[in-house]
Amino acid sequence: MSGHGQPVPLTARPGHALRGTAPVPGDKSISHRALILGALAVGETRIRGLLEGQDVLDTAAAMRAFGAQVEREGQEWVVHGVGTGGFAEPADVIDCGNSGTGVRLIMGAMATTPITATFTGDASLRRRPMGRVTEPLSLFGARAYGREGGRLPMTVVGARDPLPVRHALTVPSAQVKSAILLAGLNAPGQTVVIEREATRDHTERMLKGFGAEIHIADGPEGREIAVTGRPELRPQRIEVPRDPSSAAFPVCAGLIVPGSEVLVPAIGLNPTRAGLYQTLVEMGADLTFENRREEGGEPVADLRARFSGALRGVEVPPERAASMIDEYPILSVVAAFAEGPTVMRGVRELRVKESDRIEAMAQVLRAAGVEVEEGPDWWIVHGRGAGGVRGGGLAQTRLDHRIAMSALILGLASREGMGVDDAGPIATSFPAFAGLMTDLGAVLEPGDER
Ligand SMILES: O=C(O)C1=C[C@@H](OP(=O)(O)O)[C@@H](O)[C@H](O)C1
Ligand SMILES: C=C(OP(=O)(O)O)C(=O)O
Repeated sequence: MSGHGQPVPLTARPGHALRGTAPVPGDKSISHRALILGALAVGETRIRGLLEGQDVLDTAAAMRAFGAQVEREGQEWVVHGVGTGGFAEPADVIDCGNSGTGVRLIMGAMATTPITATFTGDASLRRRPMGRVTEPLSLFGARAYGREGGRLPMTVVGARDPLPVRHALTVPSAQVKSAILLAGLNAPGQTVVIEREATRDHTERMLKGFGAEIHIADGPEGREIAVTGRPELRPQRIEVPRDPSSAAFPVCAGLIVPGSEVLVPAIGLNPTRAGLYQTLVEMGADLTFENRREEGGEPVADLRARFSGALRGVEVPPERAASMIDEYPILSVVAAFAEGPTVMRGVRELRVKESDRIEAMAQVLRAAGVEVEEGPDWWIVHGRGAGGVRGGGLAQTRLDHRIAMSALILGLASREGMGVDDAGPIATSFPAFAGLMTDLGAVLEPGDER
């Protein structure tokens, strides 16, 4: 929903060790895809562990608007799909709230069906670029009419006689890749997407599960993903693993709050998502991966994070960026508590997320007494070592859940704490965040007066 209520100020108080188990919610990326592919299958898809964050609830509402039935039945979500090409024309504007994934994947899913839909979102989503999806979707024959710079609100007119497409991504984006693959489902013949850098592959994995013909091979320009159009997707039972991007917050808090030991069970560790954890190990984190196993086709482990008083700054390889793109804000917080600089390059994409995440975190870190340098696609955090971060200040969360959670974790580990002007956006991806952190022993108080 684009309506954003009253701001919810919240303050993190320092000086309390975090101990216990933190069961984080279901994976946001997989949850969106389960609803969308469920809506495109014929028959009943059942989903367990769906993230009930606002981003995903907005996608559920959108799938209803396109004609699918989506309901919660006890612990499961049940989707009655309409089949590829079976989307009905929505009677009203589709409001994707704060969710880039929601709007971009849904645009792809409807772009090769002869219907028209108008999309909007909150003030953050209305600032984000949509040309990156509507340009490749125009190759199928779809047309898009939006505001200056390819911004929402935007009307997409689906192609009447779609053509299959072969397209090399110009940005490393799983959202763009997925939009093209979903559009390809209703184009005759083979649609091919080529990616130079591997981005999260949940769409490919789930398409296979639903019975689509999908081939992945390394070609001269990169990874080639080919999907054959007009399959009859078979409904599935889906278990959504817990979200590694949400797990990052209690794990990183455990590493930097003195005296902590936090267990975060059953976290999805798909290699296209696990870059943060590799980076933390390189920084010298006391992080262990227990009970490694497979659940629902995804690698999973229990993560144990213990306070690590001697973290070292590192240079994060740019080719790792896609596998941890949403984790740079919280990594920058850990970097502040490490010795020496942490260098992050090849991260231009951070500037077009829910906020400009380099600028947003630079402001938070500087307010807390941490030196940050930045350029168009890089930034460097000069770590102050354990106990070296003053904290203080009031973070502007800019409608960005990850900035809000990162600033609060910084506050818990700092000397003076940290307030955020609005913790409301956290509900887009991790509604239970404050409760779960409080259960570990964190002190989070309403209000921002310090
Ligand atoms: O496909 C997805 O589910 C996502 C892809 C990433 O965005 P980009 O594709 O824009 O990199 C990521 O930032 C987002 O949180 C989820
Ligand atoms: C970038 C994110 O989400 P989205 O693009 O779906 O809004 C995120 O969750 O960090």
